[in-house]
Amino acid sequence: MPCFSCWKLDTQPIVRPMVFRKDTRTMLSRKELFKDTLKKAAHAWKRIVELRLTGPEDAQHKPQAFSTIYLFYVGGSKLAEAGMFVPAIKGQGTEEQQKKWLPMAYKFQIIGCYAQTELGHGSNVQGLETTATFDPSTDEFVMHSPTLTSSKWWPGGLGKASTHAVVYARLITEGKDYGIHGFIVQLRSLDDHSPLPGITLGDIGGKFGSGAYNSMDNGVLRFDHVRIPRDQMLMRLSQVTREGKYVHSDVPKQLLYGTMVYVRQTIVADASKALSRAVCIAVRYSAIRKQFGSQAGGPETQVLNYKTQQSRLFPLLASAYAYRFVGQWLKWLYTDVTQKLEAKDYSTLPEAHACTAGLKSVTTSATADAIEECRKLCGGHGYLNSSGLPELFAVYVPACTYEGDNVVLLLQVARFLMKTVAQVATGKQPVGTIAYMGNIQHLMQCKSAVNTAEDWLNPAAIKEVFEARALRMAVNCAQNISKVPSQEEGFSELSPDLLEAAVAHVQLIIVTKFIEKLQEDIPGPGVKEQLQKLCSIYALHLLHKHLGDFLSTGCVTARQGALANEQLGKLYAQVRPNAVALVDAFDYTDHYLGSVLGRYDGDVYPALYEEAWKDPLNETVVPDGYQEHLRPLLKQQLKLSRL
Ligand SMILES: Cc1cc2nc3c(=O)[nH]c(=O)nc-3n(C[C@H](O)[C@H](O)[C@H](O)COP(=O)(O)OP(=O)(O)OC[C@H]3O[C@@H](n4cnc5c(N)ncnc54)[C@H](O)[C@@H]3O)c2cc1C
Repeated sequence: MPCFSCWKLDTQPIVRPMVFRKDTRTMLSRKELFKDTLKKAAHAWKRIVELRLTGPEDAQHKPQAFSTIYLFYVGGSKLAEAGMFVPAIKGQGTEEQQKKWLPMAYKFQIIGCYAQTELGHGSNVQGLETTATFDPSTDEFVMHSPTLTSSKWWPGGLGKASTHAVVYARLITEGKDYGIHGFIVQLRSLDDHSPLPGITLGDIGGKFGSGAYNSMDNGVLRFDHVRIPRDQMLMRLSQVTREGKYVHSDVPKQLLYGTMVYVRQTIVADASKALSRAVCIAVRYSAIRKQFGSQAGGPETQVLNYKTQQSRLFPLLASAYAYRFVGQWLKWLYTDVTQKLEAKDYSTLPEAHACTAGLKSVTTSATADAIEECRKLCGGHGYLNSSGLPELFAVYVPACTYEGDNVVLLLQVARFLMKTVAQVATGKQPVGTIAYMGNIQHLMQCKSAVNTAEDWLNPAAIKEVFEARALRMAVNCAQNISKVPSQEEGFSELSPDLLEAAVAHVQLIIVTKFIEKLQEDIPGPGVKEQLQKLCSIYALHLLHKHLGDFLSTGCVTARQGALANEQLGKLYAQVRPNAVALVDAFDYTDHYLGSVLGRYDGDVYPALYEEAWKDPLNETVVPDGYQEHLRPLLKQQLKLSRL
């Protein structure tokens, strides 16, 4: 039974404990915020144990209930990057290592972080400098940070909370450098949490925004010849023997792809959550906010009725749904990849890698931009912390950088596309999300048959132009690279164009998965119809935004581009009556949204007014500093120095 003395009624009929309150988070100092996050996480875990929700574990993480409760109640607050510590051990640890370490991590007996990035190197993992040198005389690795730039820098949870880390370091044995490998290293005492001898640890300092990622102790770590047992090297893919011999195991290194697909799938799903949250706030508030248009003293116009507001907001609403469906499909892809790995079929892995890298990049970049757009769509009030949007933006935006910088990832996609174009030229049939490239004869010369604005509602017409645009951009790049004597030089010279080709390919994947989703049964009267409109909006707004690509590759004429825009306008008008219902369908509680503007009951102004008084600046009527600074100024008692 819950302890009712500490539970309080929400504006909606649910009970939640006061410990999970988050309305003051942006006003807390860094120290208070961090402590508050520890409190929330510990309480969430306590309740999970009390309510016996500890199973089943999902594929890679803590028990599923923890992820869910954490997301809904702890929300933007973060505690440690357990999300990567566990998958790293699952993916790279032997069965024995998994048996030893994972139960402790699942039960929070240890807290782990993922320590890869260094002060001097992030994207270029091969450039990492931390060393792990094997000492056969003691059967240990010696972990060392030889330079300032080799300091581990950024790992989430490292600064203050973690007791352990998976540390990536150059493995050196028998005098030879075998490159980057993972090691489980205990960082702090399990008795008093102090750093172990030879280990320097700290937080790297405040980050962008109030609240947000500042609840996370991203940290710095240095080793001074720290010894760890040999069996703490993650040894699934390669081992160091007792004598110090480096040996590859017979486990193929492609197994790592499974973990990577899993992690990226969660990032895409998170993009949909963050975007739908921002859109929910902006749509609800736009239905409440009124400006101008009053006739004869009547009510002003809801800003949601302005065509400009719709043309900025509804594509974001459509994107939130699009990312949800592509995220669901990625879940399926993960299962498919796992089954193929078990059957030792590695043929589709490069495609799965490119596809997940591209989707991570495109969905996170678009979501970060969209949250900021939602802030602007809420006018001045959107800039207040109480709107929930500044913190959402600040906490979300690093998703464009962590787990692979978005540009670096798109360049990997582009490399894969160039390889595929070359293979298609030799007659090889591509599979999965690049299967369309096999239709090269048709796609290189087809012209859209669209003749009226309504023709753009046909999914086949949409798919054809998106496929033709993506393929032609990739082929153009490949042709231009081939004109440069060195392929590498050509790739580097053309990298801005390659990025655009990669984006076109990824947008095609999202559009296709949305269209495919709508070929399934969708329960609920009229729901499918609404989703079809959103699917058309998603595709046509991309066509409108990237019209230059479609025109320059010759798959769409200027007239057809104008027809697409005309159809978009009609779709916006059709979506308008259901816009609020379409965001209510996300089913977010007020507590989860954390926004006075996005309140379910629409009672925005009293909430805004009340929220302002909670600011610490309003604790006194006359501000601190009045006597020392403001009064002398007002009384003209300042000692002016002679000019
Ligand atoms: C909030 C947050 C949490 C993090 N958590 C962790 C964690 O838990 N563990 C961990 O190990 N790390 C973590 N990181 C670090 C993160 O993984 C790295 O910041 C990320 O990999 C990018 O690397 P970088 O910082 O070296 O960027 P850089 O690679 O230095 O990027 C700088 C610029 O150079 C560009 N660039 C780089 N390479 C190329 C190229 N080949 N071609 C063209 N352009 C290029 C990039 O696009 C970018 O614009 C975190 C970072 C943040 C912000």
